[in-house]
Amino acid sequence: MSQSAFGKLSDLIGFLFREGRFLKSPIVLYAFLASASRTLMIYAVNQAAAQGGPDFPMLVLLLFAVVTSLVTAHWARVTGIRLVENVNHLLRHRVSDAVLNADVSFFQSREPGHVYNALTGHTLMVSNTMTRLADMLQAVLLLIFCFGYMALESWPAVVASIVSLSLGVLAFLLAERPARSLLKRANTSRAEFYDAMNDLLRGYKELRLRQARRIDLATRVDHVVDETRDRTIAAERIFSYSGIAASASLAVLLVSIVTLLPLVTDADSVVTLQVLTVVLFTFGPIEAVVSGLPGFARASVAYEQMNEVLAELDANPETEAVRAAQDSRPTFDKLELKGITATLRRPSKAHGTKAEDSFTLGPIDLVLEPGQSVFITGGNGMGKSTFMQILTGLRHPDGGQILLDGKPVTRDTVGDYRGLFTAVFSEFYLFRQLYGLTADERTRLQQHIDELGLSQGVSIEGDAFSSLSLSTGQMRRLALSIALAEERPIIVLDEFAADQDPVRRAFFYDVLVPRLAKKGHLVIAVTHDEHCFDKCDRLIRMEDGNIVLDKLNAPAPA
Ligand SMILES: Nc1ncnc2c1ncn2[C@@H]1O[C@H](COP(=O)(O)OP(=O)(O)OP(=O)(O)O)[C@@H](O)[C@H]1O
Repeated sequence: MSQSAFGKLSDLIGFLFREGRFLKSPIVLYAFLASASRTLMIYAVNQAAAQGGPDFPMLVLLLFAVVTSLVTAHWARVTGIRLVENVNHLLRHRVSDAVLNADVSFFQSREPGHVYNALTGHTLMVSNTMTRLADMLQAVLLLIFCFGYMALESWPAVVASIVSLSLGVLAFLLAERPARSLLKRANTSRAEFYDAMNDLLRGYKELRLRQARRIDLATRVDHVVDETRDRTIAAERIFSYSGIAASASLAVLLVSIVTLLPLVTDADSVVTLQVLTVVLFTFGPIEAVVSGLPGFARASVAYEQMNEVLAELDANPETEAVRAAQDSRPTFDKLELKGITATLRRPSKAHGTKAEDSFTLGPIDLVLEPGQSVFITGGNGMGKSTFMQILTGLRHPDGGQILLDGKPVTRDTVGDYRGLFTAVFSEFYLFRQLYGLTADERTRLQQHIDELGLSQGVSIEGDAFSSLSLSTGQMRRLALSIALAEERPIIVLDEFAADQDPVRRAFFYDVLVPRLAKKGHLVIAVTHDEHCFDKCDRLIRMEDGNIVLDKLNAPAPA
């Protein structure tokens, strides 16, 4: 096995010792007691056999050894389950925290399959290794005790057993590298399967309207499922070969003890029988060690790939200060964007090249103040959403500065800065649970639900909405109700009116937006409704990532 593969196994073991707190758990003591009592059992059986039947003390010793072995094995198992669940708990928290604190660019550039895989398969695989580790420890301790006892009977038998065990381990080491590579590829296929499942679940309508699309996706699912199965089987087959080699070496050991031991040593039939008994008892632990090794290899692949996902999630994570930001509602007098630029990159359309397509926003200079309604317009792909992401502090600009009342917004202060905003994005998400809403906000939410004509379809029941079975326009109005209930100083609405009927649209432009601005909110709305461009205080037009028009409208007559 290469040094790096060794390193990977020890990374996993190190993690289980450090963070799984394996060595601090009573499982180590239980494993020790279980192995010691088993060895005692072998000794008592052997002594009884040599005496032609157990005498009373030997019978007591045997009983004691059997009971201790069973009880400690049970305790070890129960403690092992607790350790597994603790590691599972730790890893699931770690991955979900990393998702919660990842930079938004992660979500815009990656499919979610590998994150689901890390959260489910990888964490389970790694945590299950805790019991494997306990079994392995028990097996190794038992081997040490048995070898010690065997050494009292016959040294050559010990040497032969160690050689046999080493051959088993060597067979595993030879199998590890190719099997590991197959396991990695099987995991990649599994992540692709999750992505395909995502398509199945989210694209259910489109799939039903076009048979060819449905067949294509079904073929893709078949393909990744087949690949996962075949690669896993291929990896397991390699491990199985190594297991067979290990078993063969054990069989050779047995035969040699029966045939060679009496020849190379002066062992009589009683010693041979006793050594044979010990060897038979050690058969189990040796097999446990050898057959347990592939489990470690599988888990270390999962651990390695889970860490890759974590590293991706942790690239540019939100800072501690941002995570600790309070949900206050700061006020502001002036919001200034100075020379803001951002470049988006994606792989080029030209196949076979490593070139990238890029889109550059800005430089943008803008001053915004409370109590204004600002409409942003511009053709598709002109940079409005990118601009909104930067304005709301979701995306960090590559150049320039945002100044809030003259103070630059930094990576550390952006958490508080975000507290200025509430938004309904064009691709918004509605949580069924009312996460984070205070009692006052819930009261206001109910008022807005009534005002926006939603009370027929939805109500607040406890901590959640009664249902989210609403039309698209209603869903967007429900998202708006939440935004309004939050009463933040800046309200961002991305193409809000696009899916509203004429009555709601008129209410939005003629009543809601002016009312919010009058109350002192800064309302920023992306819109394509040209006939309503005179209904705002300020109209901004974007083209190719730049502001090409910034016009103040004459105030509406009182
Ligand atoms: N990762 C990326 N790499 C390069 N260009 C990108 C990337 N993501 C988006 N773009 C491009 O950036 C441009 C701006 O996108 P943006 O979503 O900001 O436009 P928009 O004005 O909001 O469009 P729409 O009105 O259609 O919502 C688009 O031309 C888009 O194709």
